[in-house]
Amino acid sequence: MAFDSVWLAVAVVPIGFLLFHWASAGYPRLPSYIPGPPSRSWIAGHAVDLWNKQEQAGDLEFAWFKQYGATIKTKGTFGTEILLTSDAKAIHYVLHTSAYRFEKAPEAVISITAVNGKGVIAVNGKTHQRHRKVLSPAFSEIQLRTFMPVFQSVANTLTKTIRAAIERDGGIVDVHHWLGRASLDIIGESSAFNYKFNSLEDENCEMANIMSHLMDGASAMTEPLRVGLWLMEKFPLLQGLVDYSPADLHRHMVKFKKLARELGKIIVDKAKQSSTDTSAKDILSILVRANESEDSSKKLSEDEVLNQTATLLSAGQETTSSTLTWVLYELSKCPDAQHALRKEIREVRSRVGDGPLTQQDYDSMEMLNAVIKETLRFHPILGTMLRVASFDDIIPLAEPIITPDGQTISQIPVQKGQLVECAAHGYNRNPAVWGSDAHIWRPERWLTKQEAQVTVGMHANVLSFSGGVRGCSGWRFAMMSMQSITFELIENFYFEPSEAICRRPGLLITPHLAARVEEGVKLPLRVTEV
Ligand code: HEM
Repeated sequence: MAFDSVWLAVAVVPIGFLLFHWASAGYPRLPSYIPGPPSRSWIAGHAVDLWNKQEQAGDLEFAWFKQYGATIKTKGTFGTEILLTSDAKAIHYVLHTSAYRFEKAPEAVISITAVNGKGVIAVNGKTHQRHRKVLSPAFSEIQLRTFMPVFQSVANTLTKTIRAAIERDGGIVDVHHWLGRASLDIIGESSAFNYKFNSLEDENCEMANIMSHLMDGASAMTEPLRVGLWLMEKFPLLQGLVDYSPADLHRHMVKFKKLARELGKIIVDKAKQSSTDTSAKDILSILVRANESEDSSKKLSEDEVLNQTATLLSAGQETTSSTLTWVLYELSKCPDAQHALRKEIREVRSRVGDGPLTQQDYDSMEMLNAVIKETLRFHPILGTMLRVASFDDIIPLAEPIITPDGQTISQIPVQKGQLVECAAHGYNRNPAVWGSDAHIWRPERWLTKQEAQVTVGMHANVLSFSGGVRGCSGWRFAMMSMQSITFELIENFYFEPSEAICRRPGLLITPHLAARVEEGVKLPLRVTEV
């Protein structure tokens, strides 16, 4: 046995060493004057610390930005260097000005593909342009307004469901559970599928049950996992192995992808047989037409169509439900804001009566929109956007780096292949952008006009919907559904905290019980009728 181990070491160690040197030979290096925290692991860099060693997602980055400045150097796998920035000008340059010159990094693409296959969110360059061009009409304001009755009817069903849950569960309600189902029903019925999941009423809805566990285990980062991801980047053929991984996270992802594609196939085939309206701009009609198109710039293969259905479900469901969950959480901790919002809701009700509100009614509500924007700022669901430079480039800075010998550095040269990470948390709480109270959830800040010097995000200039050509296509959709659900819930219920909650880092940043994170994503609140 010992003899075998020696031979194994003799064979594997040098091969591994050669392999590593071959693969890492072209790693670009950042200028040495860029400051950054030391890393405890050469193998995994800062990844394990960022995922596993913070109680609240973002805390470690906030401390680094405070100590070293808005743009810093962190470590990736096997000593790679990452430019991590919360600087408005740098983020604007990477996401907006340079756009396709900074592609989505392979590591991000691998994780996204594992959940959705290669839909719009997982592809780069010209393929991304084609996918985005096909889908864009479905997200126009005019098109989305036609879904308002769906948002309102789901919000109504949610109210009934929560009323029943209060009775059943003695007033403590896991609001994330129900908001997850409401978000799924909204996406299914309005945009992606023209399909009724009815998950608020059907406890056994298979898709809702799979999606409620999709992010379980998405917070675990280990050195072997980092090395696995690194190997998949270098040897793309290995990426198929994710589908056979025994890890809980991957099993949930594979199950979700399979179900979303099966469902996609059924409804797309049905739509193909019945569709006659060639100008319809709902997503399903758009996908069917793209599949049948003869024009290669507008064509999506059948595989691409099915990947979009999985993409839209996963991109829209947990993001919306977790953001809404944080809205209720923050309001539960801040009774004054909750009262102010309810007062505004009552004023609107007395003006418009019992009938449905229009989009203008929602848009005119200062406190409602302030609460949602402030929650988006405070709780981005995706903590960072990882990009890789396709060319040598120069990134400008709003907050210069001062070197130890006193030089002021206002732009950073980067080489082709350089990893650049735009920090949503960091930017959304950057005191240079938001003021000295950036770390306080204070919706009133939105009641006075926010003067952004540099445009960064898709909406309200926060980075939570990302920005530029890869920014969230569904931001308007998300805003409209969050407006109608928040309105309905605050009109009917009073929310108070019930247990300590933490913002768990991971693939997505989601609420967990501070004392029992192993129970997965959840947020129990004490809920009473008003
Ligand atoms: C509060 C809710 C939401 C948040 C916080 C959010 C956030 C984001 C972020 C950060 C990205 C960029 C991801 C990246 O760079 O890897 C993104 C992309 C995307 N989102 Fe959203 N999203 C939300 C809701 C939605 C909804 C409801 C839909 C559709 C129904 C949607 C569809 C998309 C799509 C298609 C992309 C890919 C865009 C592209 O790569 O061109 N999102 N979202």
